[in-house]
Amino acid sequence: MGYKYYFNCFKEKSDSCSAHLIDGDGTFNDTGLEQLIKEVKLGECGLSYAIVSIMGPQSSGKSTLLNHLFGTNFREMDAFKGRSQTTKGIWMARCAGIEPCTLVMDLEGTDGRERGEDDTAFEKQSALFALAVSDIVLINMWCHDIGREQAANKPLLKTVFQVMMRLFSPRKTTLMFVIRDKTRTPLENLEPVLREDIQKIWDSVPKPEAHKETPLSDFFNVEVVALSSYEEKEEQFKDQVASLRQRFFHSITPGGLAGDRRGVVPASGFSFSAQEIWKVIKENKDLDLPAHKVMVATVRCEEIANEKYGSFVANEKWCQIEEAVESGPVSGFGKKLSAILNISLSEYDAEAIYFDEGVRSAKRQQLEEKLLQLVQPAHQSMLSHIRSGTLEKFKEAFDKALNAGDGFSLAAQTCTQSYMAHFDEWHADAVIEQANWDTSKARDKLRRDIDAHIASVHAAKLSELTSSFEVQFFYDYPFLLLLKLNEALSGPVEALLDGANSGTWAAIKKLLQHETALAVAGFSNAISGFDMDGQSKDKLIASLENYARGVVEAKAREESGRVLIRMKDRFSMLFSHDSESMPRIWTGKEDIRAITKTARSASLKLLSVMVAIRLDDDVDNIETTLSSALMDTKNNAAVKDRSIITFDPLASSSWEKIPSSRTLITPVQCKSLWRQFRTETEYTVTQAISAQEAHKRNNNWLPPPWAIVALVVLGFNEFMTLLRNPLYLGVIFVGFLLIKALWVQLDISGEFRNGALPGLLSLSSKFLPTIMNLLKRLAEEGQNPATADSQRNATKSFQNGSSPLSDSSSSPSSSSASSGVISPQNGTEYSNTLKDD
Ligand SMILES: Nc1nc2c(ncn2[C@@H]2O[C@H](COP(=O)(O)OP(=O)(O)OP(=O)(O)O)[C@@H](O)[C@H]2O)c(=O)[nH]1
Repeated sequence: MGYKYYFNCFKEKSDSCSAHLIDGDGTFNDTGLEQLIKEVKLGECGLSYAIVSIMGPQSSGKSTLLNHLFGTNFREMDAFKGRSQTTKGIWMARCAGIEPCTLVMDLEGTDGRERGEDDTAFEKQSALFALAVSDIVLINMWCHDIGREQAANKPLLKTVFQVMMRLFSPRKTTLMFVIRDKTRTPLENLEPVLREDIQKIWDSVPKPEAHKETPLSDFFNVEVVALSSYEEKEEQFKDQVASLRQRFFHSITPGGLAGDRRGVVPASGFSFSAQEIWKVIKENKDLDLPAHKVMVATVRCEEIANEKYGSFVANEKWCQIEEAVESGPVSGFGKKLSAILNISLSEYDAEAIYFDEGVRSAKRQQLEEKLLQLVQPAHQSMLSHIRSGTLEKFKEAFDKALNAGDGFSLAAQTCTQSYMAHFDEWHADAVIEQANWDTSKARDKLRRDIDAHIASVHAAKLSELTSSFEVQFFYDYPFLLLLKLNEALSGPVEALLDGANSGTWAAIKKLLQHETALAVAGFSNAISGFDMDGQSKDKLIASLENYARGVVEAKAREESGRVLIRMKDRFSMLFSHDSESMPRIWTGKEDIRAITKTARSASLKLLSVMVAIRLDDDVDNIETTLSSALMDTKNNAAVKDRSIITFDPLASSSWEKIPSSRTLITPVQCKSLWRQFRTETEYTVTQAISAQEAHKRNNNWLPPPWAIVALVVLGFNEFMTLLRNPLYLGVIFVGFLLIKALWVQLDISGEFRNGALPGLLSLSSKFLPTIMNLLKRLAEEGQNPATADSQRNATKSFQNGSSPLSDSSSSPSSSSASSGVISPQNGTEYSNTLKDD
C-alpha cells in the first residue's frame, strides 16, 4: 500500500522532478539542475538532504530499480527491444516521498558497449562525481557475477576504488551492493563471497603512500542487499524494493544509511558545488573536498550576500526612507533602518548558516559593511537635519529667552544645555543598531554652530546697543562716572596742592585710591548684568583707574602753572600776618629777616611739592636740592662770590629719579621761578623795612643826643637870657603855638611820610594859601562881636581843624589862649587829634 501511494504520488508530478544533469558529452546542465532544485525546494533544506546514486553495468535494471525504489521516472529500456543503452550521462530526480529531501542520480551503465573501451574515461569521471557528491552509492550487480573472475562489475569497482583515492579528503560513503536476480542461495552465503571479491579488488587497486595500509572500511560502509528478478518475480521484487525503500527514510540521521557526511555542502550550494566538482573532474584534477567546501561556501555566501544586498536596495521601505530623508528628518529613522537591515542580515544568516563558519562570518561582515555603506549617506542626511533642526530650534529658543529679558549669559547657557540634550535625544532616535559610527563630529559641529550663533548674537546685540538704552549705558554711564570721578578728584587735589606740605602727595594718593575704588565698585556693579568677559572688564577697570590718575596728574599740571602766584600768596600770607593770622604792624620790634626767611622757606616748600607728581612710593630729594640751591645763604654767598666755582644742582632739565612724564617743573624752571619770586617779593620786604623805619622815626621826636648836648652847650646863654626876660618866653611860646598850628594845618608829618621831596613840594604849594587863610580867618574873627557861646564856637572851630588861635581875639578865653594857657579840655582834644593823625 505504502509503495503504491508513494509511486502514485510521484506519478502526479513526475515530469517536473527530474533533470538530465550531465549529458552524454559530459556537459553539465546547470539550468536543469537549478530548475530541479527550485522545484523540489532543495535550497531550503539546509543540510537536511541526501544524494543517492546508482552505478552498474548497462541495462542491468538500474532505472527500473530506482523507479520502483524512489518513485522516479527514469527511462527504462523497453524489454522487447533487447539490451541497449538507454541512460546517457547522468540523470537526477527527486525521490518521491522520502524525507529528508533525497535526490537520486542514475548513471550511465559502465560496461560501455556503446562507447567502447576509449570511453572508459567517462565512467571514471561519472564514478568520481557520484562518489564526491553522494551519501549512498548503489552498486547494481547480477547475482551470478558474485565470485566470478570476469564479473561485469569488477572494472567498475576498480574504478570506484581508484577514484576514491583522488578525493583529497574523502568522506565515508555507503556502498550498497544491490544483487539482482538473486538465486536460491541465501544472502548470508553470498555476502561473504561478495565481500571477499570487494576486498580483493580493493587490495589490487594501487594506492597512494598515505593510504597504503588504509582499510576499505575507512572509506566505505559496505551494505549488501539482494532482490528477486523484476522480470520473473515482480511481486517479490516489489515487496523487497518497498522494504529497501524504508532504509532510505531519514538516511542522514546518525546510524542511518548515509555516510559520515563530512563533506556535505548546504543544499543551497549543491548546484554550484556539483558544477564545480564536475568541472574539476573534467579538468582531470584531484578533488580537494575541504577546499572545495570552503570554495563553495565562499561563492555561495557571496551569492547570498549579494542577493540580500540587492533585495535591501530594492526594499520598498528603505527606498521610502532614503527618499524622505533627503527632504527632511524621518521619525524613527534608526529603528526603521535597523529593522530592515536586521531582516537582510537574518535572511543571510538563515541561508548561509550551513556554510563554513569562517567564510560565512566574513561574508556576513562584508554584507553588513556594504549595507551600512549604502545607508550611511542617509544617516548623514538625517544627522544633518537633526543638527540644523536643533540649531534652528536653539536660535528660536535663544531669541525668545533674550526677548523675555533673561540675562544673555544665562539664556545662552540654558539654551545651549537644553538643545545639546535635545540633539542627543534626537540623535539617539537616528542611531542604527548595526553601525558604530562616531557622531561626535556632528555634535561638535552643532556645538560650534551654537557657539558661533551666540557670538554673533552677542556682537549683534552690542552693535544694536548703539541706539538703545543699553548702549546709552555703555556710553553714558562711563561718561557720568568719569565726570563724577573728575569732580571727586579735581577739587580736593586743588585744595591739597594749595596747602602743599610734605604730606600733600600722600594725601592725594590716598584720595585717588579711595575715589578710584568707589568708581570701580560702581562700574562693576553696573556692568554685572552684561555678559562681559573678565578680560574686557579688567581692561575697562584699568582704563578707569588710568583715567582717575590722569585727572590727578592733569590737575597737578594745571596747578603747577600757578605755582608762582601760590608761592607769592603763601609768602605774603606768612610775611604780612603773624602767627595768629593777624595783619602785622611793623613797629620795629619784628625780625624782618627771620620772617622773610620763614616765608620764603614755606614758599620753597610749596615749590618743591609742585615740581613733580608723586603718586608712587618713590622717594626723591627734590626738597633738599631746592633748599640747598635756593635757600642756603652760605651757598648763595659762594655763588655770588665769583671766585668760587660750585656745582649748580638746578642746572638741569630733569630731576634725579623723576621721569619726565612725572615732572611738572624742571630744575631750570624752578631756578627761574625762584628768581622771579624773589624779585616780586623784594618790594614787600623793602616796604616792610621802610614801614618799620618810618614807625621808628615817627615815634622818636627827640633830636639825637649829640644835638641835645650841642643845643645845651651852644644855647646856654640864650636859655639864660630867656629865663631872665619872661617876655621873650611869651613870644617864643606864641611862636611855638603858631608853628604848631601850621604844623597841624599843613599836616606836615603826613606830607613827609611819602618822602622829603614830595613833602616839600606839597607843603610849598599849600603853605601860602594856608597862611592867607589863617590871616583871613583872623581878620574875620576880629570883626565879629563876641558871642555868649564863643567858647563853644571856638571849640567847634578847633574840632573842624581851625586854629585855636582864631578864637583868641574874640573870646574871653582866647586871651588865655593867646597868653599860652590851654584849657584842659581843649588840650586833650588836640592831643587826640594828633594821635589820630
Ligand atoms: N532479468 C531481469 N531483468 C530486469 C530486471 N529489471 C529490469 N530488467 C530488465 O532489464 C532491462 C533494462 O532495464 P533498465 O532498467 O533500462 O536497465 P538499465 O540498467 O537502466 O539500462 P541502462 O540505463 O541503459 O544502462 C529491461 O528490459 C528490464 O525489463 C530484473 O530484475 N531482472
